Amino acid sequence: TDEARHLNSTSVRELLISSYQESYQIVHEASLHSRQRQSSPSSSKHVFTFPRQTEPETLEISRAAEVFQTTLQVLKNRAKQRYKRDVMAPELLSWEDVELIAELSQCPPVTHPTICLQSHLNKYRSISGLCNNGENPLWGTSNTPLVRWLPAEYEDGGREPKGWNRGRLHNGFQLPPTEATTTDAHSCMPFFRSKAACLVNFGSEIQQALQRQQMNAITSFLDASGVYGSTPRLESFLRDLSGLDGKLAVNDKFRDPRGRAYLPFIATLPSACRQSPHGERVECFRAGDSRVNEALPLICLHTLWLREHNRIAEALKHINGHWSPETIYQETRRIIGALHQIITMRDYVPKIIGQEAFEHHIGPYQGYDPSTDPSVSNVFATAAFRFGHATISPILSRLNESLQKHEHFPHLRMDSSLFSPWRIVKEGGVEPTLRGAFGTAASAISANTLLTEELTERLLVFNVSQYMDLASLNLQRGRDHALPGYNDWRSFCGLQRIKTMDGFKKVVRDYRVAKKIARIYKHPNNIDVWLGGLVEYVLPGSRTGPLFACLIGKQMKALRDGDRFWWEAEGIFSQQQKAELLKGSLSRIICDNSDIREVPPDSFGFRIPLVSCDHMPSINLEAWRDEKSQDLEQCGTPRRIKNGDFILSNTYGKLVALYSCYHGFKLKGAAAIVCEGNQWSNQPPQCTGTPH
Ligand code: HEM
Ligand SMILES: [Ca+2]
Repeated sequence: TDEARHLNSTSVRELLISSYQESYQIVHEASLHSRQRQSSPSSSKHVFTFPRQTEPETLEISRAAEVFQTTLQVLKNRAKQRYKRDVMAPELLSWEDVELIAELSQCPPVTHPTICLQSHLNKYRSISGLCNNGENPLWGTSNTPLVRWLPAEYEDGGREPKGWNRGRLHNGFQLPPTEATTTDAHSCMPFFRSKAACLVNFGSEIQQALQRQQMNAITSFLDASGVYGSTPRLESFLRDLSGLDGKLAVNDKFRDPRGRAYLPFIATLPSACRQSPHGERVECFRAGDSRVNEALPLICLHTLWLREHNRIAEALKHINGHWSPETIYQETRRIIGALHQIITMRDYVPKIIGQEAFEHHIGPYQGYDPSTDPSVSNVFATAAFRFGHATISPILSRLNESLQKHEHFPHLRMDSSLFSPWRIVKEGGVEPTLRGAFGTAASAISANTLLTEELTERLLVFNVSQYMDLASLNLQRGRDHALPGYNDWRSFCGLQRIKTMDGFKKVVRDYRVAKKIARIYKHPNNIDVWLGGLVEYVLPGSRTGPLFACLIGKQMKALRDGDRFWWEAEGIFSQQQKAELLKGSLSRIICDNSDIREVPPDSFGFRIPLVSCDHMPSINLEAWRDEKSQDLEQCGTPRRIKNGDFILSNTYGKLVALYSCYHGFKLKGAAAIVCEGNQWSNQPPQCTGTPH
């Protein structure tokens, strides 16, 4: 260690810069290769790419992070050559060096809290989540790392997945392979590592700051980012900026038989989605979340939310004729966000983790807590919330108005329903699938077959032209992300560690499963956390065992308490508006935006008699009638501007119009004008430039 410490700083800098140059070259070539691979046609018969479109922001940051990580690796290799022994990066580098590598790699600079003083970030949520927390502007924002609740356990301390070195023993045993061994050695499954994230936390230990982290491309908050997107760029694609009514853009080629809207298409060549065997082309749908086309029920939900936004926007425009399109859009977005939160927290989460665990881990709301980091944790995304994969039924049922098998559109094997937006457009709209979803139970997690074979034998993902196994992907993903083992997470949750494999049998639903796992893993500490959590006894009235209930509960509490714009937080809605919002439900949204006239009173309950939509409570938007109209009578509606818009806000008792430009345009002039003495203080600003 001494030579390394005594290295004078200039030679470290030289080493560092030349390592950076080499790593830049490596990453550049690797990305060229992967682009070539993606554009060359595959010979297989299942040729369609997984339409998880990655946003340019995400790509830029992950590329920077890749250069950062590779620089550390090159540096380590060179130091090893020089000193003839393993030198760990933290031994060589100071914080200044780390900052220099981050800067050279083009990781985004540190975000300073002063940017949050801009007032337009305070009336409504920003689209990326930026400045939700004024002290920690990046908490919960898109394109930042999944946070760690326990430190990562990479095989080399920094980047190698667990199990990477076959000879390496963990608690005395090799980790078992994540893929079922087959006799056919070519048939091994391809696996792509998750995109890396740039470090943001200069407050942590240097060792931790240098570790590979994984990126969350979407906002952590329950903010309806699935409807509006998580970046300004995507948001501007999704909005209908040509209309003057604050709506979202809809499909301009197809509508359902009653004239209801579909999501807009996203045209990619070759099409990333399946095509109907006959008839016109149907492209993939575009929504705020790139996974929209994956399964038919998911497309239906996205479609319902699109229609609900436009329905509410229309009603608000009617009630507040003086509102600008921007105000209509933002107020509607706020209502849709609140409905997401209510439906998730009131109707869904208690059924997933059980009422008791809900009270224990989440409890009643006690106001916004700025010290809570709302970011999604790595273990939540990579293990706990993937419990859902065990609730997927192999058959997608489609039902008619009497909730019987549909005459024209039969049930589908899951395999033939993935990435098939044409089945919505050409096969009866959203109704048959929605009825199938609430008229059929989610698969019970069965002890011996955790996941349906449709997911383990016939899954199509990314642009891989062979069937994949979702269970293997989940296990390998956990190792890719270096999640600690099952026992460490049990300790984290205050549950007893499993000492013996006999002890394991006590927490597992089925002793045969416990025996199998024991045989394969040989040591309880080694059990991958997704698997361990999935096989635990399910708590009464829930769909998860104690470990996942804890991890999901903690995450949900953080998402609620750490969200400045949480619907119940002070100053977000009036008492009257809150009372109205509580009348909202997924069933009501189905009533208002589809042909379905009978719904379960609770969409997440099963085997309950349906009720007529006439009996489902609905939100009265009169509670949003705006008193500011009086002020407006004095000054008149502020002037609209080209390529931008304004929102009205009441600041210190004055009516203010806050202008902003659409993505890609620059604001020229004062962003805010104030209504004073019967007139507006200034001329509105202009939006200049041309967007790329
Ligand atoms: C037809 C149904 C579904 C299919 C085909 C599916 C498929 C997938 C695939 C291919 C991945 C990426 C796996 C990887 O490479 O790591 C994934 C990730 C994930 N899935 Fe599913 N899934 C389905 C339903 C669900 C449900 C119902 C839930 C939860 C209730 C869920 C939760 C998750 C989560 C949390 C992730 C990780 C997301 C991330 O961090 O990027 N999935 N799923
Ligand atoms: Ca979100």
